[in-house]
Amino acid sequence: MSPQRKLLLLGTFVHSKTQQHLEFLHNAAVAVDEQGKIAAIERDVAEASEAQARLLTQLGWDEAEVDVTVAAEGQFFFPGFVDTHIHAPQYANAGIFGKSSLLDWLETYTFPLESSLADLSKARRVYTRCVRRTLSHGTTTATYYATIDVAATNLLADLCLSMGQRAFVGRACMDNPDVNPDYYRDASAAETLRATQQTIDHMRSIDPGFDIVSPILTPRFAPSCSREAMAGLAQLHRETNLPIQTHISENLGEIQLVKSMFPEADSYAGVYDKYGLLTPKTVLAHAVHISEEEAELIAHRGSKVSHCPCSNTSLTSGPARVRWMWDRGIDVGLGTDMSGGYSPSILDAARQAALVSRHVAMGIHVPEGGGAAAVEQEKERERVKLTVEEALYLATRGGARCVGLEDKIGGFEVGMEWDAQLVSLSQVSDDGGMEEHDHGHGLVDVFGWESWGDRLAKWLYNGDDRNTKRVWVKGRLVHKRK
Ligand SMILES: O=c1[nH]c(=O)c2nc[nH]c2[nH]1
Ligand SMILES: [Zn+2]
Repeated sequence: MSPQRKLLLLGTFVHSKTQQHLEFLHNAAVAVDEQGKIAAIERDVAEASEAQARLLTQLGWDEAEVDVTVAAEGQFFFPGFVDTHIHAPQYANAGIFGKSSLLDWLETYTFPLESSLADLSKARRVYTRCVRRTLSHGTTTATYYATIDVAATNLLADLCLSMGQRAFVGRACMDNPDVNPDYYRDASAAETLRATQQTIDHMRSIDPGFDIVSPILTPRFAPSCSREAMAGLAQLHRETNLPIQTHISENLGEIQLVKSMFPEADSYAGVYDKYGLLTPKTVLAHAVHISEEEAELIAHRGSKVSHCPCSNTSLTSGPARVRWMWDRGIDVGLGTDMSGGYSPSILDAARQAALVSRHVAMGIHVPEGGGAAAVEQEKERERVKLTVEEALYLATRGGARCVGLEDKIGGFEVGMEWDAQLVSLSQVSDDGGMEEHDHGHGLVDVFGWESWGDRLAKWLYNGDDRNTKRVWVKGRLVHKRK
């Protein structure tokens, strides 16, 4: 990789200060060093040129060694998105799910596609487009499931590294002959562990510090794994401290299956806990139907939840309760769960998280006839709805916490890495007319009188990849929209 140049970014910066608050830095400047780290931030200067001069002097940098990017009127820098749960091989099936739900969807659509990606030329096509597409939507970090195939999993890691997307890449582990099809499963628990080790060794060889690409231990979900495989992966976690990802409590049929397969455990979360997989470095996708006791256990173990609203609707799994999980102390991030979810966009996932929270609200019964109980329930309906600020927090800092990168990414602070996107919203002309070039600027029309908070709301609800003009990971420009 060619050595990186220093960067200077000038203009408006927006990021989550807390779960409830976005911070707007106007007339600001951010300096990024050759390692992709934020070296200094200057805010509230009168002019971009003044900010530039001040920062260069402060850091002792020469103008000639710095690339300058200016966010023009109507543009702003925003942290890159974190997708905490996405299946790269399933990209080829995005949108194809018919009326299926989880277990028949796996059998009908998913296992056949995934197994076919043992063909490396096919895997290269699908993975290349998946990484390119998600980068173009501002996803700077993706937590990927690959397939059981070692060579294809390693290829996905190679592609993430070469295209510059920060990624956790997990070889899907599935050795249970009673649940997985004969044509697509590991021969034994020993094979599961051996193949997983091969992918870890490969990723260590291409990125020794796991700076951009890291392995993640990936028992597909409890039904797909033997007890030996789960316990073995947990042992590997204890030896390596590598992160873990799996699915939990997505669908009622799946929960019944887990109950019948693992009578030794009290619950679905209890299965993972029994076999050592509930750790502070575990990301659990879905958690739609978890019980009070399971939530308490997950919070106690410090495991995280990837909320996948698009998938939960598409596969009719159910509405997961983000506020309820937050109330119980569980960290939550967002996952596209493509192709359970049809969209590769985390902005879309954030929007759908906001909408699903309103469905959760509508499911709260308000007794007729008023009274104190009705007032309380009305308040609860309001409270569970996610705000714009909260949805965008989930997409950035929430996701970063979920994958253990909260000190590196998700916001703009000195010492953090420059994983960011330049967002541009369409400025409506004085006569309101729509010219040919306006079509390329997306759906978000800004008239000029909106507050910055309202602009962010417009972006959340109507934005798409046309608004994402540039994307950086660790200071490297990894996507530029023409
Ligand atoms: O949404 C999901 N996608 C999958 O690929 C999968 N495998 C097990 N459980 C799953 N859930
Ligand atoms: Zn999934």
